[in-house]
This record gives sequence, structure tokens and C-alpha cells, in this order.
Amino acid sequence: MGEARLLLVTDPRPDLADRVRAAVRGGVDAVQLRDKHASREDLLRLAEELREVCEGAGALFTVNDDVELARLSRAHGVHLGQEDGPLAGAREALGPDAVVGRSVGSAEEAVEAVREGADYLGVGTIYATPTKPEEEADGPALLGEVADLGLVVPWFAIGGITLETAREAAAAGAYGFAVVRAVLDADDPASAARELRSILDASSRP
Ligand SMILES: Cc1ncc(COP(=O)(O)OP(=O)(O)O)c(N)n1
Ligand SMILES: Cc1nc(C(=O)O)sc1CCOP(=O)(O)O
Ligand SMILES: [Mg+2]
Repeated sequence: MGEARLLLVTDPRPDLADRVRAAVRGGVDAVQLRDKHASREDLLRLAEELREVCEGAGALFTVNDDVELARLSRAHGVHLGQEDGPLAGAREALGPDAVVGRSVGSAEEAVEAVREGADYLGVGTIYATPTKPEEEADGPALLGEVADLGLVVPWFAIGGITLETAREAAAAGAYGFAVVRAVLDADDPASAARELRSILDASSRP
């Protein structure tokens, strides 16, 4: 995951590949394919297309939840939540160079995920979001708690990070942002990505 600080998580939409192309042009470092309802066949086709888009721009491409889809599509890694299985199993299936991410909702879970071998973390839900309405917000204070851990892996605030909330999240200590709507819903995804990057660049953390 290197120095990545801006991660785009996708949702299903007809012009997704064009929006992802614009987003990586605007400075998105990594893209995660997330679609809970598409058929396996469509997911594999989309994963291969998005991997090529990312590789063309030097961005990382990962798949949400599904280690086998990541392997078949030659994704660079996989993102696993707390209920999505052990990180070691994913690494064994995908190889030592694969990027394996973990969702965490507390500082304790963050410490445990790094101990388990996570290459990066998604930290949230920070703000309530219509993208995942079932999740309760933890609030930006969680970002300060995780920042204070001085983690050795990159980590991304997720959940309701938009151009309206991003400054507050950065000030609270976010290392990076993981976003869906802030980039994919924007009239100009490249410029939304650029704006989010400039907020991160302006924040005191590296
Ligand atoms: C970067 C990032 N962080 C957190 C999540 C959420 O993962 P999970 O808890 O497994 O929930 P689903 O995305 O599977 O609904 C994520 N996808 N990406
Ligand atoms: C995929 C996902 N996971 C979350 C978590 O809290 O674990 S929040 C989320 C959706 C984030 O969407 P938006 O940027 O549109 O708010
Ligand atoms: Mg999951």
C-alpha cells in the first residue's frame, strides 16, 4: 500500500469504469471493487477492467470480501472485514506480495489487525452514510485514538467522508480517506479526488 492516502471504494453504476479512470487521474492511489449483488461473471469482467485502469495509472486495485475473485482477476489484493475471514488465509491464497486490508472499528481492533498482518486498515464508520445506512457512526474522535497508536501501516477513515467532512476528519488525525460518494457522485470525479488529496496534503500528518 506504500504511501497511499486516498482509496476509492466503488459502488455499482453503469459508467463506473469511466469514473474510476477519472478518479485515478485526479490522484486516487487505490481502488477497491465493492459490489454485493453482481453475478460472479460480471464481477470478474469488471474486476479485470478496473485492474487494467488502475495499472495504467499506477494505482493499486483490490477486491472487497472475495479472495477467490481477487485471485481470478489478478487483483493486487483483497479487503476483509471483521467477519470476512483470517488475513493469513487470504495471503496464502494470493501470495506474499498481495495487499490484504482489514476493517476496524476501534483502536483495539486496529492493534489486533496489524498484529494479524494487515497491510492497511479501513477505520470507521466515522460519519453516518447512505452508502451503508445500517452502520452507526463512531465519530471523528476514533481517528484521534487510532492516530495516537502510531501505526506502521497506512489507514483510511471511512464512512461519510465528503468534501464537507474531510477537513474535520483530517484535523482529527486521519492518515488517509476511503470514499465512495465523495468521488463517484461528483460531477467531476478527477477534481473531487484532487480536492480530497489537497486536504490530506494540507493536514499535519505525513
Ligand atoms: C477501506 C475499507 N474499510 C472498510 C470497509 C468495510 O468492510 P466490511 O466491514 O467487510 O464491510 P463491507 O464493505 O464488506 O460491507 C471496506 N470495504 N473498505
Ligand atoms: C464500504 C463502507 N464501509 C464502511 C465502514 O464503516 O466499514 S462505510 C462504507 C461506505 C462509505 O461510503 P461513503 O464514502 O459514500 O460514505
Ligand atoms: Mg466485507
